[in-house]
Amino acid sequence: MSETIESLIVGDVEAIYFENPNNLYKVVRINVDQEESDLIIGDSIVITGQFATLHVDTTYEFYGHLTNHPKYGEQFAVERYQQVALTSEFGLVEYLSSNRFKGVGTVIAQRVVDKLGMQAIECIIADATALDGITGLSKKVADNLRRQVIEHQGTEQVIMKLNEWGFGPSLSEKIYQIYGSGAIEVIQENPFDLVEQVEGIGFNKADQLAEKLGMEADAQERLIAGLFATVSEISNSNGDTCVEEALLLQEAQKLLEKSRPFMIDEASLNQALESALQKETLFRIDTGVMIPSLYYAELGIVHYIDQYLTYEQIERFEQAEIAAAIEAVEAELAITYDATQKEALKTAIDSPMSVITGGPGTGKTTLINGLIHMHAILHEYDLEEVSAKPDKNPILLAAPTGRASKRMQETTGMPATTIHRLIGFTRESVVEEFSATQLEGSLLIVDEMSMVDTWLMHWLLQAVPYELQVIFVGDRDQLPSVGPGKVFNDLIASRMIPSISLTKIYRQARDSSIIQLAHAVRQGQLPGDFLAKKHDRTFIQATSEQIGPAVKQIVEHAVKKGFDANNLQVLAPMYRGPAGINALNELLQELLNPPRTRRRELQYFDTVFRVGDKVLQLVNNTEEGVYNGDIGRIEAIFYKKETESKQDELVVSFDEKELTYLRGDLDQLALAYCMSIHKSQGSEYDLVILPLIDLYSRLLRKDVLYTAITRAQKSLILIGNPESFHKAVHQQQSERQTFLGELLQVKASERNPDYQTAVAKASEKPKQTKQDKLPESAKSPDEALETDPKLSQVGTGDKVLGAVPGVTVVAQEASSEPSMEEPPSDIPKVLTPDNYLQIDPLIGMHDISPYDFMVET
Ligand SMILES: Nc1ncnc2c1ncn2[C@@H]1O[C@H](COP(=O)(O)OP(=O)(O)OP(=O)(O)O)[C@@H](O)[C@H]1O
Repeated sequence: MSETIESLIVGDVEAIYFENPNNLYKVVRINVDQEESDLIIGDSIVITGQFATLHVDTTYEFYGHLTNHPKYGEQFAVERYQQVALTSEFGLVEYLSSNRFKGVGTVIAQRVVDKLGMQAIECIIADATALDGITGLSKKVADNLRRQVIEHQGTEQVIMKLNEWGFGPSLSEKIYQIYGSGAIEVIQENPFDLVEQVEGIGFNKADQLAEKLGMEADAQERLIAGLFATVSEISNSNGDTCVEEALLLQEAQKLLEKSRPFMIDEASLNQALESALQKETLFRIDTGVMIPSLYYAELGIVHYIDQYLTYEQIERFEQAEIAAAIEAVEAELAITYDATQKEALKTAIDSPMSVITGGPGTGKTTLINGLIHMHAILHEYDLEEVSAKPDKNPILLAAPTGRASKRMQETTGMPATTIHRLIGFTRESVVEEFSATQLEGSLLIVDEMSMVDTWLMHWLLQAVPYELQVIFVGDRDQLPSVGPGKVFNDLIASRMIPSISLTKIYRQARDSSIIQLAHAVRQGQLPGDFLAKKHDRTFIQATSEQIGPAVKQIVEHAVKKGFDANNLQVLAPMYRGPAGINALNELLQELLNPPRTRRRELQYFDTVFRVGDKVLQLVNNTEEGVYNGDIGRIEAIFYKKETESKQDELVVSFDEKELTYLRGDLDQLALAYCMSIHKSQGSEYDLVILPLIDLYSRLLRKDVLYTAITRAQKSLILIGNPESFHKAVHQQQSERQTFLGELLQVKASERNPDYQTAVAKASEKPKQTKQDKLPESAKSPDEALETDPKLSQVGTGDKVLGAVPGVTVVAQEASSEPSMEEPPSDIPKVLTPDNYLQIDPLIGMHDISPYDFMVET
């Protein structure tokens, strides 16, 4: 790529033609000072670019290059700019008497310059009394003049300085919004403040600036910043909320020495850590170190639960009333709950705060529905009536993602929303300052709790009033939240509140071998019939090179059979590689939405977005009601020459709403023909196609595989090497390091002195009988409690143990299939490189179950 040489144009601003309110983009006409400029151009020219504030009749130096706009002709694209200093007395008087400063005419302006000289502007900014004693200048006008001079000069100077330091227009604007006119002083004093305060500025960038500003490589501020950046990075990438001190010191040293070639000695780094702890830039509990936001969030979670349990005011009902409500719901919903489900309903309805956890098909949705109806009966609500008044509905349903909340809405027939929206968190909300909106209602059910991270849980609990009953529902075996922490698991393990653990599969095995598979995987096994063709799942053996073509063929066939893009989903664990998300997306885009003559497209880094593409929203946009994980379709593309924003625009439809993305927002979107298993959490699809190969190694894990399998509602096609799947079920993610579990346990035992005895008693292994045989995999006291029916009775509803909130369990374990020892006889044959699959031509148009694939030999 040839570099364009930067040129200088000096000129006065004549008129601002266009300003984009969303960014700093402006189209401006200037009168050119030909003598001072590098280029030979006419008397005036249109310039474009991002400018903080430009004032008409003010002279600036603009650096950039000439461009030729197809419609508007020659323009000058500005990369950086600065105001020309006021060098003459005449210019200074003109500036001060211009109409940007109200109440100051030429005479007063002249008196100001007479008194303060050519340094008038600097004096006014630096000294609040500089304008005192000027005849004809009232105190009010003087104060006003000073405020406006600071504002005008401040913004300009700050933005220009930031430009000079190498920050582009959008980062400069962000920095200015955070620090205001004091930005330069704060940054000069400690450039690393940017790492903590400004999203998008990492340690290395701040360190480059620090070096430029003369900060030594072993300066305390630098070492503290390195430590902070390391804890923050580990928390965000590994999900640990606290980082072992030894690991922190080792990683921070690496970061600091990589950024500048300077050996950091251990003693200085230790000293910096102590100083960071003293300043509360970091916090330490035991040998773990935490960033403040996670430290306060974990403490906050414990505090809010403790306070809530102490002061809760939920309405209580007699056991007989509860039993009658269960009966009424059974009649209403035409269902007969079994003993365990009844016990679960009773426990949840009788507890201010409780947890329901279970794998697929274990009845979570059934219980949520039952609880909503029971709550309505006991509180004498008419569900139809309350649902019709969204703002006054006392039954609040929420989930962490848009897709999950939509699904909750579908399965309950009641309004449901995302947790973010429920508590009033919007895109404009500043994380550090956010305070959740107090909720109003009598019941809150939160689904897909495994996806809730530490910060979100903290905010959610902040919003819960004492009269609101809360039920957390989820599958503890799914992938942990994308953000740090393992809140759901910590909450369950602590026994701070009652947990109802469901293990019996209510869906019949003959209906779903996918569910059988999921439960086997959860237990670290592959069923004996893993490779066999089932009515709802198929395994296709393929090498990594064969995966792309195999996926292509399956999708092609599925589409022909009437699957629409939203019911079919290819999932993969990672982005790179021949069978990674990026490669599969490219291949599937080519298949499902190939380039056509008049079909518009837009290149954004490595991705081509084309009209008709299936796309995935990557961040929450609460105002527009579009959330991380939502799937949309590109409806239109407008090129920058056609738009008012002068940026390329892309219109995406999500269900019934349409959203316009400027080019600058396109990092919020990705192609969604194939998506990551992590992104698919909270969503379900009729058909899931899951390729898995050894190359995925780090992500070849039990929780990843389990989450992918449980996304499939009706059909599942697994592709790859059986060995990869075998490896995956045996590979566990190392547990995330948090303090929340410990803090909750301490609080739980404080709340009830008999806690330890009760836990120990509950964990004792009772004598086994044939019927209540513990499954092989249930080894820990936690799991024993969850899987053993005798223990479950002991734990239920606080009644026997008193101290330990109940754990209700179902006797029948999930999978009784033998584990995979020898491959069964009906393994599909290995695909040949040239001709992979021939799909059974007898598959019915809408019959998705016999998804059988035959290999042509
Ligand atoms: N007591 C019952 N009697 C009859 N059918 C039941 C009973 N309990 C649950 N079911 C049925 O079992 C199936 C699985 O239940 P449900 O959908 O509630 O489980 P889930 O845990 O929400 O599963 P998933 O996570 O896969 O959505 C459903 O078809 C449900 O109707």
